[in-house]
Amino acid sequence: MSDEEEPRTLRRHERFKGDFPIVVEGLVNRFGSQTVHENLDLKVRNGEILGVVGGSGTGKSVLMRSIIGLQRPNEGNIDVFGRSITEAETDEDIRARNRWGVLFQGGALFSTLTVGENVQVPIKQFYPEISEQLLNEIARYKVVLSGLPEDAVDKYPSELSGGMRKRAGLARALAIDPELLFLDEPTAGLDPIGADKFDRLTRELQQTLGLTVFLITHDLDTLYAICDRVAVLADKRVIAVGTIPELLATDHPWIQEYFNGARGRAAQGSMAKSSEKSAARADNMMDNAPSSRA
Ligand SMILES: Nc1ncnc2c1ncn2[C@@H]1O[C@H](COP(=O)(O)OP(=O)(O)OP(=O)(O)O)[C@@H](O)[C@H]1O
Repeated sequence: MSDEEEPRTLRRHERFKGDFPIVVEGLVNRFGSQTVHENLDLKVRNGEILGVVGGSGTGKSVLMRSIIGLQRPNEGNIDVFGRSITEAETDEDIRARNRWGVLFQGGALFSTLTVGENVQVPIKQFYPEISEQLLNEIARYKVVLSGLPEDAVDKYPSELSGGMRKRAGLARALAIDPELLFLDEPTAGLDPIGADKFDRLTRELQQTLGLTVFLITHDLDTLYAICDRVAVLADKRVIAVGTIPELLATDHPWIQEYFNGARGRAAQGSMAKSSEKSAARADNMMDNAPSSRA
């Protein structure tokens, strides 16, 4: 089929050039008598890390599952890379045409496969013709890219720590060079140092690989450290999207409680301290830098 016949279809290796790789409009999700989403709208900007927050059970994971086609909504439309997911034909079609990576809560690795084999699963699905040798090389590269030692390739998930399993899940999410990365509570269960390292890795990968990241989290430090904007889910919809200062300027009680409660203030404080330290380090470097006029 030629491009003229179907202009909105991205070719398999073409990068998305629009402003919003994800557009959700009028989303409704119900389970029996429970309405989780009612007229939910959200636009994710190209190249941003969007933090998604909300109380437990507000439907963050259901929203992510709807965007990646694992949950058929009752109403509304979701465009990914400019094409409707909700009107898509089959799950197979959705998977075949979209380059995204997903890190589910808990990693969701296949326990009977090694880390390398786990990473190979989406590569084989997306590129069925790929040679065994290239498959092994790509898997090894993704494992190292995710900050794991190379020998982790041959280990089983049960042989890894919780933090390493997250990285293995990330390696699998990066397997097919996605443009969109979905992370569902990536730092949950990690110690503060591990969480901090994972945040930095996420930021580094997003910047170097040009990713758009949809990041569900309860971790205030993550929001302050790496998110460009934050979307807040409450009352069955997205009640606000913006930078943290923009959100703080709203008077919604949940937002005020969340960011200005004891934990929110502690996260703000530690962020301010680390910015001061970075500024001091930068000043120091400038003081010690050889003068270009010498
Ligand atoms: N397959 C399903 N069948 C029935 N109810 C479901 C299903 N999936 C989710 N729900 C319900 O939808 C609501 C939203 O769930 P979801 O997992 O999206 O919440 P969440 O915001 O991600 O919560 P948490 O922060 O605790 O992970 C919950 O009440 C949940 O019980």
